[in-house]
Amino acid sequence: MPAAINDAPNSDEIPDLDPDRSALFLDFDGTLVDLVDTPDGVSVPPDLSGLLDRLHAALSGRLALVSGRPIKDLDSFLPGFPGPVVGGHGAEIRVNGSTERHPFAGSDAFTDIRIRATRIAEDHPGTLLEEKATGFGVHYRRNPADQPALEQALQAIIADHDDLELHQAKMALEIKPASVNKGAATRTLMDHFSARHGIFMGDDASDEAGIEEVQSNGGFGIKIGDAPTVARHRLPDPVASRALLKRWHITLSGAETP
Ligand SMILES: O=P(O)(O)OC[C@H]1O[C@H](O[C@H]2O[C@H](CO)[C@@H](O)[C@H](O)[C@H]2O)[C@H](O)[C@@H](O)[C@@H]1O
Repeated sequence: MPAAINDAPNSDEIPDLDPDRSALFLDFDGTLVDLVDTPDGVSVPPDLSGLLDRLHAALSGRLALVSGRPIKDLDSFLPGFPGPVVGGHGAEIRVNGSTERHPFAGSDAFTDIRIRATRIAEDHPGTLLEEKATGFGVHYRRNPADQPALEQALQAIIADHDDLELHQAKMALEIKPASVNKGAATRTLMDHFSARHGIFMGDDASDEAGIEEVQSNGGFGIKIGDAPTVARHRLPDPVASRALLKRWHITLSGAETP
């Protein structure tokens, strides 16, 4: 778990990318865009898609999104993103237009959990059930006092399923396949890219596995926000993340503006 907290105050201390060997892995919520009250309420800056497209080209394609969201959400927020996309914390991976999905998607267990999680959410006013392709999120940002009761009820419904786990996200409890995580997904994509220098940017506990993966192979992680982390670098918020992406694009491309 967390080895050290890095207090790097701004992006000037973060190294530039290497155009020939860096591979960049980006979380979405809390890293590229601000957290808001509901999953559907996210606001995507109008210049973000274009910036990611240009960075993708400047890195010869070695840029991926690695999110807890389903891939279809990422497609709607960042339409046309050209690189690989990981959804469901690693339970879905799309590379070159071909998607692999954990078998929990569409299974009898998935249907069972949906029915029981729906009842639990209905029993706790102010909570919101988010159905994803490979899991569920129960959001309690509008009713944080119910977290302990929700956790107990959700633990009970996954207890019958060996390959499921309950993940504590930001103001949400998520049911996901236990065998997937962002570290394994990042390793898969590092192999796909034939890259040896990975950079992972993320804000949440599930991003730590991706950060550990790149740092164990000579790269570095950047934690967004002030939570404990193993990352070597830190930025305060998504505004600073996007500023760093712009700086990287300028240095990679030689352009004067991003
Ligand atoms: O891995 P990420 O891309 O960071 O996705 C993590 C989860 O993000 C979303 O939930 C979070 O953001 C919501 C919108 O700002 C916020 O309302 C919620 O409290 C946060 O937990 C998303 O809804 C989940 O599916 C993702 O797993």
